[in-house]
This record gives sequence, structure tokens and C-alpha cells, in this order.
Amino acid sequence: MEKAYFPMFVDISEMKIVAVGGGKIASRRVAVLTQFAGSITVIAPETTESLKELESAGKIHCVRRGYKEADIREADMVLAATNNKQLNHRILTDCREEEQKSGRKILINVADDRSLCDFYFPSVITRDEIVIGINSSGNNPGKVKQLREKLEGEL
Ligand SMILES: C[C@@]1(CC(=O)O)C2=NC(=C\c3[nH]c(c(CCC(=O)O)c3CC(=O)O)Cc3[nH]c(c(CC(=O)O)c3CCC(=O)O)/C=C3\N/C(=C\2)[C@@H](CCC(=O)O)[C@]3(C)CC(=O)O)/[C@H]1CCC(=O)O
Ligand SMILES: NC(=O)c1ccc[n+]([C@@H]2O[C@H](COP(=O)([O-])OP(=O)(O)OC[C@H]3O[C@@H](n4cnc5c(N)ncnc54)[C@H](O)[C@@H]3O)[C@@H](O)[C@H]2O)c1
Repeated sequence: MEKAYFPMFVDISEMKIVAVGGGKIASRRVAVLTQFAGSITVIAPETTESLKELESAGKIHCVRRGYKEADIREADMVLAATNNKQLNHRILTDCREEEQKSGRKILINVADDRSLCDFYFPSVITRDEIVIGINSSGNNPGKVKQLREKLEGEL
């Protein structure tokens, strides 16, 4: 196995989170994040039904247009999850430039390239006050999903 990543449980309740992309991956991850964060903005020309529901429930804010560099300017955490690899990489570059300018760290996750991720998105189970995060250090997300389903069945 490659090196293992340490599971850090971090307070993200005050973070400004920007998800670029409103498809399958962004929907799955944003739904998880709404359990932990109060400020989530989704930028995408098209969004899924599940994101529309979260928007109607007041849990997220959606901006229906293509990404602009200014979108990440205030962000503390960014999910680059469009279906355009080049754009996902540009979002990463924009975040790094913004860090240089502002001196502020932006945590970024690039959905199509784990080598570019500041952090990996875990599989998450919540039961009352218990939070379980599952991760394979990027090695086997499919197995992580299977284990999450098995644990959910048992809990
Ligand atoms: C846990 C979960 C959270 C979530 O995404 O919500 C998650 N992946 C999930 C599922 C999943 N991902 C993929 C498949 C299809 C393949 C298969 O079946 O094996 C499936 C299964 C499915 O979708 O059914 C493909 C895939 N995954 C990554 C790449 C890119 C690469 O490796 O470079 C590619 C190729 C993409 C492409 O084709 O372009 C990368 C990452 N995926 C991660 C997280 C991070 C490491 C997590 C860890 O260490 O375990 C990491 C490294 C970075 C990141 O955070 O993005 C979620 C399960 C949630 C649940 O169900 O509970
Ligand atoms: N890490 C993982 O677990 C994993 C698994 C599968 C796929 N992926 C990767 O995640 C990415 C997203 O996959 P998906 O299945 O959600 O794709 P999808 O096709 O369902 O959604 C793509 C989204 O990107 C939006 N988009 C396109 N151009 C945009 C722009 N200019 N600005 C803002 N938004 C824009 C679209 O409107 C759409 O909402 C892909 O790069 C894919 O390779 C990652």
C-alpha cells in the first residue's frame, strides 16, 4: 500500500466552501458537506435535482453559470468537480495564485486527479453525535464505498 493519510476531524462550520460543477460528484459531496458547513456555494450552468432540493431548503446557494476566477476569491475550501479536466486544473491554479496574493490557505480537492488534492474526500456515515470517515488514501475508493454500505447495514 502507498502511504496512509491521517484522518483529521476538522471544524468547517465557519468555512466558505465553493463547489465548481453541479453533476454527480459535486452533488454527492455537497450533500455530505451540508451536514458540517453553513456556507456552501455551487457554481455550474446546470445542477442536479438533489442540488436544487438543497437550494430550496436553504442549505446551499447556487450560481447558474460557468466558473469565473472571482468565484474562489473568498473561499476557504474549493471542490473542482466539473467534467472539464482542463478547467478543474485552472481552478487549482487560480486557488494557488489567490493564496499567494492573500496569504490565506485554500483547501482544494480536484475530483479527477488525486495527485492535486490538498485533502481526499472521505466516505461519511453520521449517527447522532458519531461521525465515521472512511478513506483508502486514494488507493481504492470502490472498496471504501462497499465498506460504507456494509457498515450502514450493520448500524
Ligand atoms: C469516498 C468517495 C467520496 C466521494 O467522492 O463522495 C471517493 N470516491 C468515491 C467513489 C468512487 N470514486 C471513483 C469510483 C469509480 C471507480 C471504482 O468503482 O473503483 C467510485 C465508486 C462509485 O462512484 O461508485 C473513481 C475515482 N476516485 C478518484 C479518482 C481520481 C484519482 O484517483 O486520481 C477516480 C477516477 C475518476 C475518473 O474516472 O476520472 C479519487 C478520489 N476519490 C475519493 C473519494 C478520494 C479518495 C478516497 C479514498 O481514499 O478512499 C480521491 C482520491 C480524491 C477525491 O477526494 O476526489 C466516494 C465513495 C462514497 C460512498 O459511496 O460512500
Ligand atoms: N473522485 C471521484 O470519486 C470521481 C469519480 C468519478 C468521476 N470523477 C471526476 O469528477 C468530475 C465530475 O464528474 P461528474 O460525474 O460529477 O460529472 P457530470 O457530467 O455529472 O457533471 C459535470 C458538471 O460540471 C458542470 N460544468 C461544466 N462546465 C462548467 C463550467 N465552465 N463551470 C462550472 N461548471 C461547469 C456541468 O454543468 C455539470 O454540472 C470529472 O472530472 C470526473 O472525472 C471523480
